[in-house]
Amino acid sequence: MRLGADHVLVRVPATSANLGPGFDAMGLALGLHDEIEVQLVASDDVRVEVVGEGAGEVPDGAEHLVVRALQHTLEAAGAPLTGVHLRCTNRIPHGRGLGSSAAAVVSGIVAARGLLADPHALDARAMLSIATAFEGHPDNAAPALQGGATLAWSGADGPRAVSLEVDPRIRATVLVPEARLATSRARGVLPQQVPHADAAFTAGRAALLVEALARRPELLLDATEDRLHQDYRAEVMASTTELVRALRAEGLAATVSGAGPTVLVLATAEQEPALDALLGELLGGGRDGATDGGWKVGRPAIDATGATCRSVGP
Ligand SMILES: Nc1ncnc2c1ncn2[C@@H]1O[C@H](COP(=O)(O)OP(=O)(O)O)[C@@H](O)[C@H]1O
Ligand SMILES: N[C@@H](CCOP(=O)(O)O)C(=O)O
Repeated sequence: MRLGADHVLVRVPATSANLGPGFDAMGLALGLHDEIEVQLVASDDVRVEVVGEGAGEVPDGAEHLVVRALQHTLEAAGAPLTGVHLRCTNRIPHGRGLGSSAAAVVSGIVAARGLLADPHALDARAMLSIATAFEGHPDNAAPALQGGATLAWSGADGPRAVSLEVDPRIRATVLVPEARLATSRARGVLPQQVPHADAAFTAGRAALLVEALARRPELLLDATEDRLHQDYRAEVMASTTELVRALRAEGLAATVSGAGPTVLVLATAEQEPALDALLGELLGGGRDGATDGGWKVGRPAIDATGATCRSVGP
């Protein structure tokens, strides 16, 4: 496959995976975005400039996650490999359970697609498949690619995803702590097996969540209950677990966002004054959305679009 462009801009949303019972399956795209600018160069030079989250921490060459995903995708599409100059403007915090690694992988894949002479050669399923191979699970990659709420699974033909309806009354609030937790660590504390009763309980709640998201927000508290991962993870995220339990005890649908330690609350506008008052008590007030315990409270819109790519120049 020939290359058709040499300079693209890509924007990818943060994502909150699991939503309680949808472990490794459900996810929601949020209005907080990373942006990358990719310029192919004639030499084999690979250069990465990072502004914002991860600056000074992530690799600045071929090992950078975006570059790896980009080059892997070009190779998979049979396109020639060249050097690349990458500029990242990162807003998604790393290691907080808001899908930063999935956003990086998806931005590389979407950029590669935008550089191909025929981008349609790489369809949505092919992109999800590559992203899932990098991530190990499709629940962040699906909403990062297509926006909104998604349900993803791996079938005989590879990873697939469908969009879920979200009632416009439902809004997301994220409570982001200062401390990071690698997803690999939070996966490492999960058991190999769970009791059948817990699996049955969680399967029922995940099914209920589809209905609660679509048109019955009053069911969100019950529908976001989970017995597959959150309790097991309490040992590596004590404050998160405490916060989730305190919010749920007051009737608010709080869950661990992804593998944590961010907390996601799904609430209607009517519930927000009570939520905000409770957060004031639980976290203490602070300037610029920061609270006494270092938690930042955000209320991003639900991103309905997913990853976008546009070509720059002639
Ligand atoms: N934009 C990015 N560019 C390069 N690497 C990234 C980027 N975002 C995340 N990563 C890598 O992924 C790690 C975080 O991934 P992970 O532990 O899965 O947490 P998260 O919940 O944020 O996805 C970072 O420490 C970094 O190594
Ligand atoms: N299903 C995964 C989701 C990980 O999401 P992240 O945003 O923390 O990378 C899990 O729970 O491990």
